[in-house]
Amino acid sequence: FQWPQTTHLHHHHVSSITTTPPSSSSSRRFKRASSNNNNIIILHEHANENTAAAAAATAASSTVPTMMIDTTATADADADATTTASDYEFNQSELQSLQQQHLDELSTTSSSFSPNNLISPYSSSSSSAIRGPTTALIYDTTLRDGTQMESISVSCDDKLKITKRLSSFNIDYIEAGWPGSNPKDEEFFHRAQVELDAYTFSKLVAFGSTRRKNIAASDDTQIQLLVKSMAPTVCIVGKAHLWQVTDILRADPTENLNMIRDSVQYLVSQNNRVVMVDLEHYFDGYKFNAEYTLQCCQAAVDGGASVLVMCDTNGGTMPWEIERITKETLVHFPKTTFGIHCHNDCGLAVANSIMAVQSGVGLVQGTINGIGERTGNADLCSIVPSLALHCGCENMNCKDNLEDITSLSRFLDETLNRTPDRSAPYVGASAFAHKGGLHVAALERSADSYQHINPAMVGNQLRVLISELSGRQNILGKIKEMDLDIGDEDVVAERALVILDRVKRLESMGYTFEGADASVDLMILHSTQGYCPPFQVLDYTANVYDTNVDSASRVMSKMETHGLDHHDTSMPSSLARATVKVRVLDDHDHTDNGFLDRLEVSEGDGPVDALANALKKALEPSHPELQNLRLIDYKVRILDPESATRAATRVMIEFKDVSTGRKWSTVSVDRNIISASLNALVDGFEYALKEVVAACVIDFE
Ligand SMILES: CC(=O)SCCNC(=O)CCNC(=O)[C@H](O)C(C)(C)COP(=O)(O)OP(=O)(O)OC[C@H]1O[C@@H](n2cnc3c(N)ncnc32)[C@H](O)[C@@H]1OP(=O)(O)O
Ligand SMILES: CC(C)C(=O)C(=O)O
Repeated sequence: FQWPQTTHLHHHHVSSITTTPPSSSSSRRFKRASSNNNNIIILHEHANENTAAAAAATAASSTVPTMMIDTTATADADADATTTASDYEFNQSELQSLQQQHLDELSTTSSSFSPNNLISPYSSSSSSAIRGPTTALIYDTTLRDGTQMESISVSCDDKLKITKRLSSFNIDYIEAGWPGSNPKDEEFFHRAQVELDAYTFSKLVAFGSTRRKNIAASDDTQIQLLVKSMAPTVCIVGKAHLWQVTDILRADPTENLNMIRDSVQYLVSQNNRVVMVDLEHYFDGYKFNAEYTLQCCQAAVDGGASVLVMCDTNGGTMPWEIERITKETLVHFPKTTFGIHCHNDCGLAVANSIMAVQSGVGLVQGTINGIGERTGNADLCSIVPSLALHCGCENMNCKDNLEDITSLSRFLDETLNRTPDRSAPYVGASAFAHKGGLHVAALERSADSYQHINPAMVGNQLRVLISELSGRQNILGKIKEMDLDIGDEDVVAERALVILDRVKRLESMGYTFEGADASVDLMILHSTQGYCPPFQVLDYTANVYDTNVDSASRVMSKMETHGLDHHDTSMPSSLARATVKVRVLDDHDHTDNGFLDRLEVSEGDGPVDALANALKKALEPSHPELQNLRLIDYKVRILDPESATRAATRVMIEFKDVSTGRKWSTVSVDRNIISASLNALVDGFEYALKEVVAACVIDFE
């Protein structure tokens, strides 16, 4: 292939970057000179005085801060077609140290990185660059890069639903899919024109790639589908790493520059679309060959791109490299808005994105809950609050909706059928959950002592967990939260100590209370004067009748004979029957104490199911609100497996009131799994009726 002898790049500050053909010798050395325009010129070490003077003259008319003018002989200009990126290896460390030196000089003589000098995105001038750190546009790619995560797939209907939700949060750009990839994404952009009309805050973005090599942009099917999508903004991925171009794309480096420039130019020409370019492998590419990577930027700018997005595609860039490369890049393109797109392969995607904004980037790409290819993309649920609350990023359109971010995060998980990550920063259920006694005691004195922000700012809440690591303040906090009238301060303090002691002893027996909020509340209620439970189980039985005692293989052959699978409810199973006798508080009872006894029998798929059914049947006539009660999770853990069939069992049950959506959990431990289950069931039913007890005057105890 023919490496261009000279490439002239015409845009803003970059007036000329001169390159020469790669020589077959692998490494080159450079020396530094300077022109009368204060630019730094990097010359090949064999440059003679004439070439240096000529270079200085070129540089004098240029405002490019650093120019590489390589004056080696051009004898090998007709380099053979097998030349690859490795033949084009500059002495990178030397080049980088010269560039760094120049940047250091710049920062002492100019205030170009001072926030006061940054151009506001809210300015009406379209030629202004948007610059962090006080300003950031937020670009969501949940529906494109997010769906590249293993096990995630979103229907077209859900894509529309999620887009509306993101728009109500005031996300600036929503990249909703790749129309050239599949019919679903094509359908999305078709339906979006009609169905998303009312949701105009966000700009919808269609994603694609630069044209294929060696064809015209107008002939490229992918590009045509982007045009057809009618999306007002399109974002195309282009390669910005010389080695990726030569060895992976297997394209001529110049052709790659043309692919970027032509594709942008063509898309801009179609209804004056806003075109952004995702520069793939930007940071790795810059480290490999900065000059070529900057040429890719220039090609995008020449084509008319509005935003150039620097991508840490492989996720291996360190924060200080993000800072250096971003600052160096921005020096060359003072009038261009840059964006950042980070992956989380080193767990640094959020830090790297924030570092890029601190270094001047004005647009951040990320996803809700950090979903995305491999280990995910940068999590907007961390980036947005961090920028707003810790980085002084005042100009961010979604900033006023921060209180909605926890709900947005849960909405996405719910829609994608994912279990929310409890320990997610800002939005996770545990983000402001305090367990250690010392912390809870300190929080009592000041909410700021162990929290970086007020959880309400992001729509989350402080939670105090009760466990064996609690101190008395954990219990006092719970009592306060329950707003109970237990007595004067001394009585409350004394009760708290008793409860704390019980918690610690029960946890040493295998209970765990931090996931069983209802059992803790009941423990506190039970120590309240005048409290009486709304019912009491007087006795119960649970029986299993089974005439199908079979080995696994015979069970299987029976199922095959009957043509059943394990989802089939008619699969042969044992029959379980339970009786429950309760004494229950009943408004209609006119006996002296307001309680009546009821005995019920029920069947179920197993003994615990039968018991739950019988208990509900016995209580419902007196408390019809229990119709809304559902058991939504039942967990069993064997605590001492070495005790085999005598092992102690911990049962945890989660309940839900379907009329209010409220959920609660209970716990019990016993060597008899049926007893443990019944106790956890009783706690759960009692908790459901806890409001009823206010009317009760009799204490069973
Ligand atoms: C870093 C990122 O996340 S980029 C986004 C990645 N996301 C996806 O790939 C999801 C959607 N992708 C798809 O649906 C499909 O891969 C398609 C429709 C885009 C392409 O499918 P196919 O035509 O079957 O090609 P395939 O998937 O094998 O892609 C490789 C081709 O794309 C070319 N290509 C890769 N990147 C680019 C680019 N930036 N510009 C132009 N062409 C490119 C490759 O050179 C190769 O073409 P070649 O075989 O002629 O050399
Ligand atoms: C296409 C770009 C944005 C990308 O996903 C990446 O480089 O990681």
